[in-house]
Amino acid sequence: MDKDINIGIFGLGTVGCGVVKILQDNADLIRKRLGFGINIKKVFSRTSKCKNLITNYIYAKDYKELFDDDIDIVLELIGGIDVARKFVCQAIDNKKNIVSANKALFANHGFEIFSKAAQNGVKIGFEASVAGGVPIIKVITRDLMANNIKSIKAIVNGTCNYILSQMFETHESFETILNKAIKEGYAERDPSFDIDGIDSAQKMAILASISFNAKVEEKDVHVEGIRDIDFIDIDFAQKLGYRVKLLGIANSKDNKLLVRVAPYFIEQDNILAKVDGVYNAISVISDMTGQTTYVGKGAGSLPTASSVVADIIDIAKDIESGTVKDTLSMRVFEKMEFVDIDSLESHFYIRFSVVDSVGVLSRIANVLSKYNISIKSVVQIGKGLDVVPLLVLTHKAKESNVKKAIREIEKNHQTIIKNGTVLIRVLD
Ligand SMILES: NC(=O)C1=CN([C@@H]2O[C@H](COP(=O)(O)OP(=O)(O)OC[C@H]3O[C@@H](n4cnc5c(N)ncnc54)[C@H](OP(=O)(O)O)[C@@H]3O)[C@@H](O)[C@H]2O)C=CC1
Ligand SMILES: N[C@@H](CC=O)C(=O)O
Repeated sequence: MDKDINIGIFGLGTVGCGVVKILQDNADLIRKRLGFGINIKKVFSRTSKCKNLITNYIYAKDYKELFDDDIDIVLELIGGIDVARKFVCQAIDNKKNIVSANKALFANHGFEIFSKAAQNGVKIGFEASVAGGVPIIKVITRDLMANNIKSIKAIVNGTCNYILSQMFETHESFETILNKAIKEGYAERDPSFDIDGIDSAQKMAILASISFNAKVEEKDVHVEGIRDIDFIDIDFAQKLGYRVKLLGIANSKDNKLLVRVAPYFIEQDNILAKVDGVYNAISVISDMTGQTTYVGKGAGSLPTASSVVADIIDIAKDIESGTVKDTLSMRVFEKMEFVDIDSLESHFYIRFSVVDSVGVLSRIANVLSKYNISIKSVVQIGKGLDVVPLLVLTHKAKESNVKKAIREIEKNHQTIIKNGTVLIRVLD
């Protein structure tokens, strides 16, 4: 029988406690399958949601105790960047293998961490950093390795998908549903990371990097969130045969990359439109397989912890076989050019808030037409009120022209336009 593998855990919150539960509830199954066990040796966390769940552990006084000689793998499950980065770098210097669920860390300092890991001969597991319980990192870095990946279209934020699905199904308010997502443990510590698209952008930077062997960081991703989306938009989309989803898009064409996160109208029969609640879905289009789509719970304690434990097991197997080698760290990530998004074309949905008076539509249509934007359909809702939503779906138009037209309408037609204008693209 091989010797057991010892782990140290930094951070016992939603994910950390999920890891403890899996390692304890399924200890026999894991031992049977591996031929050895995974022991939680030490934990360190400011607060804990499960301190009394753990048996036979030592509660450390300082995270540095997790670098003790008898610990083989350390888990960074605190989130955030500064302390997590310091901890991970120190752990690598102490020759510890790392498992982390921290997309903010990898989307901003991943390349530093991978090269440090390569220098020190340790392995980094980060499966849980993208799409919770969906093993998409392994699919891209291992199972699709023989493919040239062309593009990725993905729902990678469970909180936003939960909010948009619930708004569609129950018509409860945005805030009520967000609070439920926080209670379920889906949301980030600062939920604006979810609803403003930042969490999705971090995940898309990671996916784009490993899919295109490219240096993509959070700052390279164009981001729009779902904060301004209203029932009106969701209802209008449904009437036209669409669902509204926060999508991450990454593609590579002529050696240029596009990586963006934004809400999209998606045709109802598209597989991504049918993925609801906390579920995530990642459609990968590659040259040999064509489209493959991976669906599963993208947030929450146990699904996320399942990915963390899978990484622990991968590294444990390497340790037992005496060949720990982080193949990802060995890869060369190239600096690539990014597409100018203003040059892109799509159909657009625009919600103007206008004063309900005669001639409003023709004034808006005139400005749109000046920028070569033609209207495919238009609806004005709530006639008779002071300010009403005017919903416009355009034919294909250039992104830069649509933005210029909206700016001109907002600036020069203040007597008819009120509040902010909402812009959503239609997925091709
Ligand atoms: N929740 C989810 O569904 C998913 C989360 N993730 C990622 O997993 C990571 C952990 O998330 P989650 O478990 O939800 O977060 P939680 O906030 O629930 O847990 C973090 C734990 O770490 C502790 N902690 C944070 N900073 C320190 C510190 N400096 N010193 C000591 N203890 C500290 C916290 O204590 P205190 O409360 O006192 O700050 C808390 O107990 C994040 O990177 C997140 O993005 C990834 C996929 C899904
Ligand atoms: N807040 C994130 C958690 C998982 O990464 C989400 O909602 O997807």
